[in-house]
Amino acid sequence: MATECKGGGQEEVFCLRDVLDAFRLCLDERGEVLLEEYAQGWRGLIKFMNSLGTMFSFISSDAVSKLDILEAYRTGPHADRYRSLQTMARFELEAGDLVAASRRVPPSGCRTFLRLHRALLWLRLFLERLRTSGENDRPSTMCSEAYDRSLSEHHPWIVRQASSVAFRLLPTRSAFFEVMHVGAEEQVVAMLGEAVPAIEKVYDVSQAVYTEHNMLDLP
Ligand SMILES: CCCCCCCC/C=C\CCCCCCCC(=O)N[C@@H](COP(=O)(O)O)[C@H](O)/C=C/CCCCCCCCCCCCC
Repeated sequence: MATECKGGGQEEVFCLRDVLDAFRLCLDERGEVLLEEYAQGWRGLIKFMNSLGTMFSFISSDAVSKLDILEAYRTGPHADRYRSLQTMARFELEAGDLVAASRRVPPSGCRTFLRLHRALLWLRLFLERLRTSGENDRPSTMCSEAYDRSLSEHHPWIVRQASSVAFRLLPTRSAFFEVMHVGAEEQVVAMLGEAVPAIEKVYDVSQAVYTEHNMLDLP
């Protein structure tokens, strides 16, 4: 499917195809979750959120700060151990008390990735709902329902309140589809049909790593 990823003025705009490619590429042939591609997927999504307006900046700045932490590890002195989620988990677990390392500044990579991983569940639920939505369904409702089933249990009251205000500011479904720059509605739905399983795979593999190493509750 051909997808135009340039705006009218040929400026770089959000492109769901790029996000999809990044999440596909982030699982290598051995089932490892590659951190560089994973971060690229998130940065693409953040570009989309920024295009919705400044009222979402408290969300994107939190996501960016987490991506920057992971990037610093990925390009730092132990770069070879921060190639994938699996190598990072092995390295940080070998290094000692991961709970203590998660409370330090900057926090551990595993703790940082976990916050994005939880947000990936929200994204997976939201995109699946968006894919099957009808003309009169509202992104604000879909977004908020996905949030209630995923991230909300990990957030304090104040963040839940701020998020619910932000969700109410989301545009209508048709405006939302337009900002996605994928094309006609059928193309959006088709691309979501590819994106959701790709994101699900990454989520499931990551969840298995966190479960195996008992890291789902890192502080
Ligand atoms: C086809 C594209 C459509 C979908 C586009 C979605 C774009 C989403 C882009 C980015 C999502 C942001 C991811 C947010 C990560 C949040 C991580 C987190 O949980 N952080 C909290 C905990 O961190 P620590 O304190 O433990 O370090 C932190 O407290 C959170 C602060 C900010 C609020 C996070 C609210 C998350 C709501 C996610 C929904 C985004 C709605 C965007 C709608 C398009």
